[in-house]
Amino acid sequence: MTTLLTAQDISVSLSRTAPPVLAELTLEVAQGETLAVLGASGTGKTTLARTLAGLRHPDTGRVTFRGVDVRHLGARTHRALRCDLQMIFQDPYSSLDPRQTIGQALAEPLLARIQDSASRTLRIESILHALALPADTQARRPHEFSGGQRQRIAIARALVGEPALVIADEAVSALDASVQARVLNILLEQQRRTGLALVFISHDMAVVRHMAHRVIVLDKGHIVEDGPTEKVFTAPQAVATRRLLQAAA
Ligand SMILES: Nc1ncnc2c1ncn2[C@@H]1O[C@H](COP(=O)(O)OP(=O)(O)OP(=O)(O)O)[C@@H](O)[C@H]1O
Repeated sequence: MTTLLTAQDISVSLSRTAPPVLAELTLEVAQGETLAVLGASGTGKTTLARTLAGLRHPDTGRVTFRGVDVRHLGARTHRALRCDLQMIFQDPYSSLDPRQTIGQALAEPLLARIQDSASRTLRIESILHALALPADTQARRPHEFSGGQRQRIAIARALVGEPALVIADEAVSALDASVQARVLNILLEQQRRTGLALVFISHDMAVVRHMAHRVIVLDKGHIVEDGPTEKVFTAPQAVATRRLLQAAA
């Protein structure tokens, strides 16, 4: 399977006195794969997600997406590549520009791949419909929506361009059960159709078990468990994994 994302020996410290949040951590994500990241609160899952997406630079080590250092994805020459790596945050405020209409925000990831504006609008309509958002969503701005609707808009923005990789950090946790199921089905459908890869961070063990092919568990800056989902759930090796499973039981 083609490797899409590689993190090699990445370390991240957030304070000079505390031990590093991530300590020389190495991982790979392949095309079509869902990798879940588990760990108790404060073990660095969000820090890892941001570092993988190129939003935080590691103190040591390197993250590459399709062989390109993620620090360089902001460059004009890598625009198409940038669109292929999307992140969905826990807090949708940070990913939506209050000045843009939703139509403008959702057109952005499509500009490099769909030239015709009518075709872009059709694609945007289709993802908004799939996420059960109102028909007039495109003309409106983020502040006109509820928190849950904004989260769905952020999800639509991440998925509209059919990216190769989505890093989802508690992306569906705040949504009610039926909307959550709808979003998870869209992710699975896109994975089947386009080979979408996912880095999936969630506290919800049932959702992780349903979605992930492989699970890693973080503890004290290290990956203490790494294996196929069913194996991790039925025969966990690390103490940290057993604790998480017990807490969820
Ligand atoms: N800006 C910051 N400055 C200093 N320390 C920070 C900062 N942001 C986070 N931390 C600390 O870094 C550690 C990792 O935080 P992170 O948010 O990555 O963990 P997490 O596993 O995502 O947690 P949660 O499951 O609670 O969301 C925590 O101990 C946190 O207190």
